[in-house]
Amino acid sequence: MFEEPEWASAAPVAAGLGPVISRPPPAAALQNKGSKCRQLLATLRALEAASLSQHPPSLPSSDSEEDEEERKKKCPQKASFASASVEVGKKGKKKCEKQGPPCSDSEEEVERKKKCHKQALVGSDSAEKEKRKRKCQKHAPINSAQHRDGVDQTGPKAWKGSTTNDLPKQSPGSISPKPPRTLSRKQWRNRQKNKRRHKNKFRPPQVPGQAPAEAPTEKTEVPPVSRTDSHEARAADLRARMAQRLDGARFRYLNEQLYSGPSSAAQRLFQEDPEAFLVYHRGFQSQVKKWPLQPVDSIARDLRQRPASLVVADFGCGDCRLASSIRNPVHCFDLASLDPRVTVCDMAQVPLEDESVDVAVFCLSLMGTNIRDFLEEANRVLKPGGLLKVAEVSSRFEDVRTFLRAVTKLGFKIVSKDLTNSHFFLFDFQKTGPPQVGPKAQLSGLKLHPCLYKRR
Ligand SMILES: C[S@@+](CC[C@H](N)C(=O)[O-])C[C@H]1O[C@@H](n2cnc3c(N)ncnc32)[C@H](O)[C@@H]1O
Repeated sequence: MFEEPEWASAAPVAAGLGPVISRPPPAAALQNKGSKCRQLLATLRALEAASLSQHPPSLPSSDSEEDEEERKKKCPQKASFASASVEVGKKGKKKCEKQGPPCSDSEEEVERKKKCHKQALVGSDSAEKEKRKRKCQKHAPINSAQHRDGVDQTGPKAWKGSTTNDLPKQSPGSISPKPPRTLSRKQWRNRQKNKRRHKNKFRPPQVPGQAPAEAPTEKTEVPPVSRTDSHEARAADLRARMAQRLDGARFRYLNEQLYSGPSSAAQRLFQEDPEAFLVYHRGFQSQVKKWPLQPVDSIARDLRQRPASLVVADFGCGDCRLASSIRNPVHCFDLASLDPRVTVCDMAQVPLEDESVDVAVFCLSLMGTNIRDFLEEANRVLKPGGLLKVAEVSSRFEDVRTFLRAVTKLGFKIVSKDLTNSHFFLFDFQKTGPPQVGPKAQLSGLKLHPCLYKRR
């Protein structure tokens, strides 16, 4: 008997065909056998068509049906599940056809056809399932197990192969837990893009302004003129730096000579090498300009608050900065001349009359080992009650009090002292009279440390 109600309810909705209409078995069924058979065949064809429409999209390099056929021949088990399902449907149909003529009049035949139809339905069902599975795979992240399987899905070849022959080899009898993954054209392109991005991510970072490592020609195409220029500039820079270093060394040497010997030796030094005086003063200026306050400026400020009529004698005047800073008449003395106002001499013997000046200044100039000679000469030229101003580098003093006591013995009294500055001390003395000690008396307090500049 027909099992049409069940059949009808199980009948799939074939694409574009609509549900297969079932009819109750009429009494003259046998008469309608021919038409029934045709109907059955039509349904089967519709199912077939539906299954075929679910076939995976053809691959870029395997568009032809011949290829597909060849692949199937080579590896029939590895064909996609959808096509396998179609095959099942086809085989079922063929089996049906083999088992009996399509329009056989017997009930057995009808039963057989029904069975065949069911088989075909099973085939198309599995195709539907496969389609859903594939959709899920598309959205799910790539399974790492797939990589471990060694399925190379990175190139167009692999992409092609992944649906056909290049599936991971399985041991005989083993069943693959998952169907082979098929990459669409878009998926494959995305994967390539990601690979390129990953590669670039691990490239060494580019230094801004530097030519990329892949383009060494850009580096070599530097115009020769600019290269020469830069070479010359570098050479000039090097020469300047070397000259600067040499000057520094010479300054330190001269400075040491001035502190470590008598003034007569220093005088000889500069007479023999006038350029050495320039070197010394360049070095001195570069050092003293780093100080927060230059002592000569401090002395000048003080003198500006006194009558401009006071005659000043600047012992060891250097570049005459003091004379330039005050309105007073200034006698400038030094071992060499940097300015026309300078009288070149050893300050132990200045060409001035006794008691001829109001103010005697020693600004950082108590150099040499004969400081006593300088102070006695100042006492000589100073008027009675005249002002002696001394500024010296603070580090030169072992003991300020012994220094002050020694100066006092040379005919002065201390008026003021300023030890507040970080770099130098300032003292003001007033002439009290001629020196109180004989020339052979020892004044150890006048021994000051040399002021030596460190190499920087
Ligand atoms: C460190 S500089 C100071 C220059 C200036 N007083 C200033 O503060 O800018 C010392 C100066 O004293 C001079 N000098 C040192 N011993 C001298 C001496 N025996 N006779 C004359 N000048 C001397 C040096 O030649 C040098 O110019």
